[in-house]
Amino acid sequence: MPLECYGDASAFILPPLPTMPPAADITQVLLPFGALVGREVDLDAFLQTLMDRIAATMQADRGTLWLLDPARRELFSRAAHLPEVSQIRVKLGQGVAGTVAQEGHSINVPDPRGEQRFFADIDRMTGYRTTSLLAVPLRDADGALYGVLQVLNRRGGDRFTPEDTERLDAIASQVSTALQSTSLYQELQRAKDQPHAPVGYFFNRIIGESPQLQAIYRLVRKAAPTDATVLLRGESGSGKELFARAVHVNGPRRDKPFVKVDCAALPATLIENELFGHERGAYTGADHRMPGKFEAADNGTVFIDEIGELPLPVQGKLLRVIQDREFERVGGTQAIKVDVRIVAATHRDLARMVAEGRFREDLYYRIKVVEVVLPPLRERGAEDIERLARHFVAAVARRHRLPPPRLSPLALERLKRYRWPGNVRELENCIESAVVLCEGEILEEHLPLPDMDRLPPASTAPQSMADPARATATPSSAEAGLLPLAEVERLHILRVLDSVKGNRTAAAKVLEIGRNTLARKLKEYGLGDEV
Ligand SMILES: Nc1ncnc2c1ncn2[C@@H]1O[C@H](COP(=O)(O)OP(=O)(O)OP(=O)(O)O)[C@@H](O)[C@H]1O
Repeated sequence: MPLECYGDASAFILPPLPTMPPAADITQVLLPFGALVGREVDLDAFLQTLMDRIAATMQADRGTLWLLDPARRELFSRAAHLPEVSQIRVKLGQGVAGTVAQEGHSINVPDPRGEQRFFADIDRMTGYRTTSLLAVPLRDADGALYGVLQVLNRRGGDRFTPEDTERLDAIASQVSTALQSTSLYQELQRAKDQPHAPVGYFFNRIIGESPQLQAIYRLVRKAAPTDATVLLRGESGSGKELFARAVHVNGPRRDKPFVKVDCAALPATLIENELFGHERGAYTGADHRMPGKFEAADNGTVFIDEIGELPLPVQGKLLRVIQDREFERVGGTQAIKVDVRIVAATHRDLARMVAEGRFREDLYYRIKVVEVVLPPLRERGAEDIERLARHFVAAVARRHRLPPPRLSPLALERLKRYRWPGNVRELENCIESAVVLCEGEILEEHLPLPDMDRLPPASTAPQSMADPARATATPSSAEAGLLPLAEVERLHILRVLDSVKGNRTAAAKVLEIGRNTLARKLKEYGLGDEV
């Protein structure tokens, strides 16, 4: 089970509170979140909204949700107003949040100057100046501490009051209730039983629940803690690099470098140089010694992307690194020892390249100790496409500081039907373009995709598991533009709804049918509540 859970993030984006409500109302404000997480929402978007609302309610400039990583006895920031860095980690007992986690009680710091528990390094790292700080513990139903909720800089230069502490405590208990129904909390609980697996890493930001991805999560979980060489295969844009990073950060080398070499991006003559470095005078222009990526990655991981493009002589040199953990720089004679894990990726059929004599057989077997085949997006089923699309809508809107738009049912349908030759990368770019161009709602017209009528009908199951009769009969007729009558009616209704921005009364008028008839038809299409 990946760390994330998903759904319609836009459904719970609520405006910040204009004024601070009395304490009793705060629980009311946060209560709906419990129901929302239960409905499987995009966890990242959910947590960010939660922090926005907590900061607004507390009249604070920023907020941080810290979670406890028991394996490393650290807190890590899981959601925060922290544009400067992606994550912060502090040791238990370090800084105000670390002290709250260690001692288990709230701390109110009216002025960080001269406050010993204040960890000024974070301000130095981010460039942000903390003027006041309030942090309270997060406890689960059994009273066990599993995180810290913190707010910074009360608006207007004020200090946080004892009433604010009570208020944040009340909020923390609501947040705990909500979080305990998420997969994030389950992940934290599992981490307690697996003291060597730090939380906050496993498949974080990898979206997908289809059976194919579940199988990959299981494989990666097994392979990551070892030093086994992993070969990731899959079409371009299917997530090979993302999983290569997951292998690295979930293994014992996570604090050491992850160094990528893209063999497709380099001329063949330079690949050897890039991987192994060169000695001074190795060739004309080599006026000083340059270490290669293997040296840079010592104790960490080298990710060799597009390994199929590796020239044959360099394949031999790579084989020696895998077997003997040593190599010579270009133009050098001295053997250099390294300790690296190798993760490789390719979109090519390496077995075929071996048969054709273009890839060394011995290297092939050495690199595919664990082989992970990433399915193309079109084979992951409509549900994964929807999850990814909603995730990217929320993420892209956040990145561009835009309110997250809604995806119209017709737009969603079109996304689900398209075959995505460029896989997840293409979907991400398509959504980014639509988010930037739309106003409030992503309609079919905003998606830079071919005409809907040229796309086969959507299926909800992954294609390999879909009804084979349907899978073979419909695409060819759809490709010829021949659709069943019911399908034409359905598409037409969705298109009219799109054109009137989902207003059912207006759509019924255009269609010259009653509003109830329209409602009944939408229900038949399984779109009862969505439009
Ligand atoms: N399951 C996923 N969840 C979320 N984002 C994903 C997922 N798979 C891929 N992406 C995103 O799609 C983009 C392409 O992924 P990535 O670079 O890992 O693909 P790749 O297979 O290595 O591509 P290439 O072969 O072209 O180098 C990235 O922005 C990545 O973050």
